[in-house]
This record gives sequence, C-alpha cells and structure tokens, in this order.
Amino acid sequence: MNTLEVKAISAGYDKHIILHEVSFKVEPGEIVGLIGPNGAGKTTIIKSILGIIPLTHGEITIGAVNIKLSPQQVKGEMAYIPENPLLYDELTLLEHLEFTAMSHGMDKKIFENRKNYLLKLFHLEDKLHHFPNSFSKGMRQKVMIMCAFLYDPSIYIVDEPFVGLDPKATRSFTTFLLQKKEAGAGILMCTHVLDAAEKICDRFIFFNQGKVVTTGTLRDLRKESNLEDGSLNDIYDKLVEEE
Ligand SMILES: Nc1ncnc2c1ncn2[C@@H]1O[C@H](COP(=O)(O)OP(=O)(O)OP(=O)(O)O)[C@@H](O)[C@H]1O
Repeated sequence: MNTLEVKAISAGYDKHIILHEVSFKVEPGEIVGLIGPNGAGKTTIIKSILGIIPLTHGEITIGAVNIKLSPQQVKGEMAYIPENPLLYDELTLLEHLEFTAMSHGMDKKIFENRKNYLLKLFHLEDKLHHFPNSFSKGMRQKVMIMCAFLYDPSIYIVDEPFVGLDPKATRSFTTFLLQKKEAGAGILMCTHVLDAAEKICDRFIFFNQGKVVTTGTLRDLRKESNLEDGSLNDIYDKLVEEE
C-alpha cells in the first residue's frame, strides 16, 4: 500500500486559480477527513488527484509514481466514490461489477466471492440483472460503492458518503471502509457531516478559500482551539468560520 502525497499544488479553472500551493498526505491505514465550507475547493482537490484538471504548480504522487506522468499506472491504485453516482444506463448491476473486475484484472474466484459478499451486505441480490434507470439514488450510490470495494486500491477518495444511504447501508459502508483501512488502504473523505467524520476519521484537514487552514487529529485540533472536550463541530466553528 502506498502514500498519497499532494505537494504544493495550485490548480483551477481557465485562468482562475482556486487551489493555492496545497500540501497534505494520506498515509496507508488512515482515514483523513477533508472538511471545509461550500466553495472552499474540496471538489477541485479531488479533481486534481483524479487527474481531471491540470496542475499549474506542484505534483501529486502515489508511492513513487507521479499521477501526471503515469496516469495508467495509478488508475489501479485509486478508487473514487463520488457524491453523485455515475452509472452506465446500458449495463446491468452485474455488468457494472464485471466491468470493474475486468478493468482491474481481478482473479475470477476472488471476484465471485467479493461480489456475493457485497450483494448480500448491501441487499441488492435481487437486482443483479436490473438496469440503473430502475434504481433509487441510494441504490445507485450502493452500486458505485460495491464497484470500489471489489478490488484493493492503495487509496480511496470518498465524496460525501453519509448523504443518501439508509442507516443500515451507512453502517455496512463504514464497516467495509474500516476493513479496507485495517488492510492498509489510505482514505481521503470529503464530508460536511462532522459528527460522523469525528467518529470515523483518524485525522482532519480543515480547508478554506483554496488553502489548508490546519491539519491534525481530534486531540491536536482540540489543543489548537483550546476546546479541551470540544466536538469536531465546535472546533471547526472556532478554527474555520472565525477566519
Ligand atoms: N467547472 C468550474 N468552472 C469554474 N469555476 C469552478 C468550477 N467548479 C468549481 N468552480 C469554482 O471553484 C471554487 C471551489 O469549488 P469546489 O467545487 O471545489 O468547492 P467545494 O469545496 O467542493 O464546495 P462544496 O462543499 O459546495 O461541494 C468555487 O469558487 C467554484 O465556484
């Protein structure tokens, strides 16, 4: 498993720079919460990591590999779970899973076992041959999550996972994420649901106006904010909103 390293990146849209020399790391075996107000630039960071928008400064690496120089090589190292599910209308649920397994060169037996486990976990066994246009938003989200959990990337990028899933699916999702973390994956999670983030994340990056405000564990941030028993919400209000 490899470290994701964002090194002094600047990026934006056309000539408008949104990210200003942003640096942080996600180490193997940790869940890092990327937290910030609307418009702070969190999605822009995700797009930079996924190689969707070009960097005007800095670089992003996974292990020793620069994502810009070897985009194919890093593809198998990353899984992205977006806030808004993107599925192929013409592929069934089974075909989505098979397509993911094929593009990551998965062993057939491992694929079968994981597929069956995930279908049961997310209660979608009876939808295997259905097309996404008959799925609810939560069901579509579950398909994306199942695709991401099929294989073993070094890094998971998860955008707003606590919105749209029912309580049982949220629990299953959290359990699986913790298993992946135990297995050594690094997870970068963008969310506005701070009480959930407080429970699941090992470390936080507070982000505002295209810059890292501060980073640390809950303990570090409590110290920094002088809120000894403060919740992540309290600390965020003090360190970010007061800027
Ligand atoms: N495609 C685009 N073209 C031009 N500007 C954009 C584009 N996408 C985002 N922006 C601008 O970039 C800034 C950061 O947006 P971004 O979507 O990264 O914020 P965010 O932190 O993800 O916000 P939210 O929490 O609302 O999802 C905003 O000022 C936004 O207007």
